[in-house]
Amino acid sequence: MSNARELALKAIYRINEEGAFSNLVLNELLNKSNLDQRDKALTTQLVYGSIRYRNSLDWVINHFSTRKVKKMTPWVRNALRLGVYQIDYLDKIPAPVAANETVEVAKEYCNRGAVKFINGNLRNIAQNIDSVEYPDLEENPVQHIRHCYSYPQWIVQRWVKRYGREETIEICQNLNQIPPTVVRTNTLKLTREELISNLEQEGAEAEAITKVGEAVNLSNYNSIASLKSFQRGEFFVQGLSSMLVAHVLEPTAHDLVIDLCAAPGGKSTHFAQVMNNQGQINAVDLHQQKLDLIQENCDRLGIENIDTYCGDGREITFEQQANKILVDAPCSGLGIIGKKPEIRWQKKPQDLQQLQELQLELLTNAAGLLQDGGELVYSTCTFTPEENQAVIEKFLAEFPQFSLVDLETEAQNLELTDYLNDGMIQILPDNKFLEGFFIAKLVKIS
Ligand SMILES: C[S@@+](CC[C@H](N)C(=O)[O-])C[C@H]1O[C@@H](n2cnc3c(N)ncnc32)[C@H](O)[C@@H]1O
Repeated sequence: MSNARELALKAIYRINEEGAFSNLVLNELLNKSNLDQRDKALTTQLVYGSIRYRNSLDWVINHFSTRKVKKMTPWVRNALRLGVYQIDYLDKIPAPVAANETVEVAKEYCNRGAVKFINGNLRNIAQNIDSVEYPDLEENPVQHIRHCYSYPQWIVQRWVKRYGREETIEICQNLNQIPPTVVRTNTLKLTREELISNLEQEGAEAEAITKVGEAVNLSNYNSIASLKSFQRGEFFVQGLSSMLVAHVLEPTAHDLVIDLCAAPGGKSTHFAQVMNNQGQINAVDLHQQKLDLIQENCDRLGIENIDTYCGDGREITFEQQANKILVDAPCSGLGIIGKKPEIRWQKKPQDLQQLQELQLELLTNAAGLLQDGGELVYSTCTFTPEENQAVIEKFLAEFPQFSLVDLETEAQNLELTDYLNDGMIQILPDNKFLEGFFIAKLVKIS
């Protein structure tokens, strides 16, 4: 039977070596395991921590090891990362215990020579970790930030150029925090105060987040799915920045809305709430299994005004034009690295150009699906200018019948004026609830 460290090692291996997604791998492995809640929590912490701090862990390993991380076999380097993460970041686990337990797990996956190598290195690191030196911030800010805060070089270079040293460090630190669980009250069923009271009765802690009227910070729970209030469809797990989109599109009970990249339905189901389960929402996504998730969410939340369509948002057509459209485009996701730490290792600079092309193609199709006078909201969970402001600029240059709506009033109402630039909202990840996010609104002139 697998223990927490063995499951963690398997997950880290799949994420680092096979490009798997942390949340999916963890769900799969934990659901199949017999671990109790405490060990499940430890596995989760080991996986997210080892992925989040991979660069810093490799820096430490390379300092002590005669063979560099890149030259090690995959099981060896990932076992070392798992061990060093515990030694360096988890005060509650004594370093010799971390080393011993990791070596025991490595025996399942590595030959005797490799186990000896891991053992020797972990013991050396456990004793001498304080001697590790990092590149100097003044002399080499990019290398310093990259290794101390654990990000790839290309991302740090871009951020330092755009935001400067201090702000880059702040962004890196904010995205390294364990993100809070933010949930959206299902206002079709109850008020936020009622939800908070129900969650507290179940033993969880719940606190209203003032910026958005339906947002709740949820903590001290075992698993979301086991909460009765979740099963009754009283809330939906959704990041705070993502909730802002419905407050910018402001759909009403009379609207026909198209959500062109809809799964798993966070924003579509939010629209349905704001529309009081009336009007019509056409929710499109490329993948049928993801559309099934939207349907599941609708069933749980009691939502009846969403129809799902499997298709390519770049070419799908509808008989009737909509008066409101959302393009919540696939993007690099750098704004949600806090929740999905592997994004920083999986995305490459060359992805940005391809993503921009896809984003523009989605907007181009949306332009034809919208009525004259209708409104189009474009959003992403990233803060690269190529995927945000540049997409809007290029779109407006090609479609003169559209103009940008200044989001000043919305930014004021949502206390986001610091993030308003040229009428568009570009949120940088903060140290509380906000993830990196971009929102722009366009109107089709009749
Ligand atoms: C950022 S996510 C959408 C999140 C969703 N709006 C929500 O709030 O839950 C982007 C989605 O776009 C979908 N997608 C990617 N390419 C697409 C395309 N060409 N047409 C339609 N959907 C696409 C992905 O499957 C993914 O579910």
